[in-house]
Amino acid sequence: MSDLLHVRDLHVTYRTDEGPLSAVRGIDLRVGRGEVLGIAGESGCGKSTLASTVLRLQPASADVTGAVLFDGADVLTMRWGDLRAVRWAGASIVFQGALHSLNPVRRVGVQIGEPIRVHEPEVGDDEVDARVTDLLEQVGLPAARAAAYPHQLSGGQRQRVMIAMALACRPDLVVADEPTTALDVMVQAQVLDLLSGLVRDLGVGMVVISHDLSVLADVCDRIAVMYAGRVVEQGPADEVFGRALHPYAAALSAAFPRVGDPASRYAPAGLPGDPPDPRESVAGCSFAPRCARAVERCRSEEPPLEEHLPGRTAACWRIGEP
Ligand SMILES: Nc1ncnc2c1ncn2[C@@H]1O[C@H](COP(=O)(O)OP(=O)(O)OP(=O)(O)O)[C@@H](O)[C@H]1O
Repeated sequence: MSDLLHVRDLHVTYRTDEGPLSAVRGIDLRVGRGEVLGIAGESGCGKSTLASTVLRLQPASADVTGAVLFDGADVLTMRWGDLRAVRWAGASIVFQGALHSLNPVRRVGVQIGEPIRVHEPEVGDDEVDARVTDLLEQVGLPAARAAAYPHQLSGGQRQRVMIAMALACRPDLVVADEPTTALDVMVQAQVLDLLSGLVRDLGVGMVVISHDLSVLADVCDRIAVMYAGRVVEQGPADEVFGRALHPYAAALSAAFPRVGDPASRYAPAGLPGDPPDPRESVAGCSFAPRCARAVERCRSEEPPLEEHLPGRTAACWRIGEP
């Protein structure tokens, strides 16, 4: 059986006034039905670029090569009519900042029903209402909340409404880009638990993107850690989080948010320096300048992403070396 989503050797380069900016540099990923894949990495490593390109929502200034196979069909080259069908019935996306994208003057029930009205015009009003009630129930909100306006809901409840909207057209794949960043840690965990539970129950696939590996570790089956536009480690969530192979993934594992210091969530603890400028090409491993374990080879040759343990890949020359 083919994967639900198969991203193959994806490269995304933005054309900018200061020259080409390489945001995604050769990514391979697979997501099956009922599977939750987490994508972690610091701000600027290319997570959002990857998420938007998967649904071909990247800006016109982006040059893309590679393939994004959705049920075997390439999203990047398919006709617009097919793409439209994939975007709603096939895949849906919960964007970063989605909390603010609800219309403040419309009742949330109407907003949840909107994708159904637009994309399934044959569905009658009563059935739309019934589906909205079911969706609210699935995301743990009482049916009566359909009549509420967004400002009458808490942040966590609004995020549940966004999830209900994302599920409204019964997608096969949900892409959630930092779906919970604006919420406090407890509510984040609840919302992500809900999302991943629904994914498993409904047998759909999900890609969740976050800079916070600890948030992902609880809800994902597998995690891919990105650094400077590449995946540097991928494997089962608990193993990547607890026993990372790649030094960057290990630093990200050790980082956890310090209460009252939002900046601490973006910078892995104890990791000096910054990621490389994506406009400049780096010889060797792009993490080498920040890596305590780097040796001469790391600065001259880029390590490939290779399997080091069953089901676990990492891109580092030093794995297994003393
Ligand atoms: N439209 C654009 N035009 C030019 N450069 C862009 C554009 N969008 C993103 N970039 C650049 O591409 C790189 C990757 O950005 P991206 O937003 O994908 O990273 P990210 O990991 O999602 O970061 P964050 O967590 O801050 O959203 C960054 O250097 C960013 O400045």
